[in-house]
Amino acid sequence: MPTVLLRGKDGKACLTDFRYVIRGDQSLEKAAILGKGLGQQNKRKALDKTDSHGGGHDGREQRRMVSKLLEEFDVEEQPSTLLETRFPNIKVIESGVKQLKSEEHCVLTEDGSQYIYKQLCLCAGAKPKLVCEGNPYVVGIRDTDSAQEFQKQLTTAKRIMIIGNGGIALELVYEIEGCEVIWAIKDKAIGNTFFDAGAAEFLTSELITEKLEAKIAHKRTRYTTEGRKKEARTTAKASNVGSALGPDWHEGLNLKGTKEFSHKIHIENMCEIKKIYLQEEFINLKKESLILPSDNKSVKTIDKEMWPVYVELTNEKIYGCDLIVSATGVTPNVEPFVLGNNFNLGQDGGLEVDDHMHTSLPDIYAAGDICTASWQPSPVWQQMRLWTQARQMGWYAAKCMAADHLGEPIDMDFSFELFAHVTKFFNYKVVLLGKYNAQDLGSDHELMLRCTKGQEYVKVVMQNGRMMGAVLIGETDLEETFENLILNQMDLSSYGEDLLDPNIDIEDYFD
Ligand SMILES: Cc1cc2nc3c(=O)[nH]c(=O)nc-3n(C[C@H](O)[C@H](O)[C@H](O)COP(=O)(O)OP(=O)(O)OC[C@H]3O[C@@H](n4cnc5c(N)ncnc54)[C@H](O)[C@@H]3O)c2cc1C
Ligand SMILES: NC(=O)C1=CN([C@@H]2O[C@H](COP(=O)(O)OP(=O)(O)OC[C@H]3O[C@@H](n4cnc5c(N)ncnc54)[C@H](OP(=O)(O)O)[C@@H]3O)[C@@H](O)[C@H]2O)C=CC1
Repeated sequence: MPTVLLRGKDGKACLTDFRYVIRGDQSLEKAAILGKGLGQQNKRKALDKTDSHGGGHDGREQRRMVSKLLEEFDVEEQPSTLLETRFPNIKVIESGVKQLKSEEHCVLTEDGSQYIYKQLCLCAGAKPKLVCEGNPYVVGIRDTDSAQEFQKQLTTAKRIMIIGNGGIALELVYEIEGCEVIWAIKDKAIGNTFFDAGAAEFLTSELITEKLEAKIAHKRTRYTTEGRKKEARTTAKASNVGSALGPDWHEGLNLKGTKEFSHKIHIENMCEIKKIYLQEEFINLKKESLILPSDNKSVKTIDKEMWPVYVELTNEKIYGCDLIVSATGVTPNVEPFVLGNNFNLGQDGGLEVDDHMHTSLPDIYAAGDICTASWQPSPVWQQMRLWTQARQMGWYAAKCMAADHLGEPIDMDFSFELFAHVTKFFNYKVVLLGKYNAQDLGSDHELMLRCTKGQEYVKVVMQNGRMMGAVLIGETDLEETFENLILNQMDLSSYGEDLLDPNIDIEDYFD
């Protein structure tokens, strides 16, 4: 069993408390990049870890270093014509790809054109993996269109159900106002893709404290999504998906239901969707005195109000609601490319790429959400389908394509040495480093925690005296030091609990 050490900020032990641009290398004029995710987002604030080379940046970005590897910056969407003007070797074709003929080195687009490539990089992202796909009451959020459709439906909703326990769900429960939210999760605690139960508890208290009420005052700069909406419509007909949204996607969307209250969230944990009934089906069901055909058990309905749709959960509760949001992860968008092409696919359905971002087919590379990293990773890196990694992969894939074209060797990019992600949940800065949830470490690890309710939550994951990962919630100022400690794998055994002692200036300690 892992050892857990808990401390408050006062030192006492306690229990409570990311655009890529392929720069002007003429040797790449025949390299095609399919998909225009990262480079085409509207102005939005991105919280991201970047490489030290700063590729693809221009003067329009305003950067703020969070640590040596983590930085925060604004990205401004520009029309593709501007891109072509600034980088004359780039030609943007605004048409979806409907077929890839890898043996002929050829792609066919929806407008009936075909293009011969020397090298190809597939960056078509992913699409939401929906529960009960096809049900008109189940929505997923991926791009501007789907986010705006959701906003529209929310304006007439009194109660919605959110399924899933990852990034989208976490952001939605915090952002939605004036609408009752039933949040159904498979796990015991919220945010399983990002947190452990301790961090979840730290954040859950925010769901019920006055901090939520005051959050509007803390909201970051708003931006509009009009430009992005247009872009999504004109470029992505092949798959009917636009670029995935990124940090602050909900800014500029009025996520408000019909009710006057701010937040009303009810969490149903340890359950999944068993069945969805349309109103008529449900009425018929009621006539059969609440005996469900599936298991012949009586089930409890939660209220007497009539709803357009009813969800039966595996814990036998049935909730009526106006809408079901399936925030249940993504599946790589490989369809138009795999048909007739013998790609190796990863377990998650992505295009397998090696340590040169090369797929299993000649001259085809892939980057971002569409791919599955299939190299032997660093002990403190794992793939997650994040903006951060999509950008790093895009940058590195371009370098690999150029190196391969020139017959030059290339080392693995530094960004893949350490997993690092910075984001915001419940208005707290959240930094995730390395094996932040002790992923793949087995039971032979130790956790050290420092938590001060409402202020900070610090967790480090130790193995054999070395720091393997960390979760930093709040303004901890520990990210840079911990980044270094994880990267250099220094033996920290002799420091013991002092590592999290708030009375010790750890930055000075390891200088
Ligand atoms: C709501 C939401 C919030 C998010 N928030 C964050 C966050 O805060 N931080 C973070 O790090 N990550 C976040 N992510 C994840 C992040 O957005 C993705 O990991 C990232 O955008 C993936 O980049 P990509 O370039 O691989 O794919 P995408 O951004 O999805 O771009 C793929 C592009 O390919 C195009 N395309 C698809 N099929 C075809 C085709 N057949 N022909 C031509 N073009 C095609 C699409 O139109 C799209 O433009 C969020 C995702 C969502 C949905
Ligand atoms: N701030 C950020 O960094 C944000 C990042 N994102 C990224 O955008 C992408 C899409 O986000 P999201 O959809 O939230 O995906 P995530 O992968 O973050 O989370 C999906 C969640 O749904 C659960 N799930 C999967 N299938 C089912 C099911 N059938 N029933 C109930 N629960 C299920 C998963 O559980 P399990 O893990 O057990 O399978 C997991 O909790 C992700 O790549 C995410 O990382 C999105 C928003 C914000």
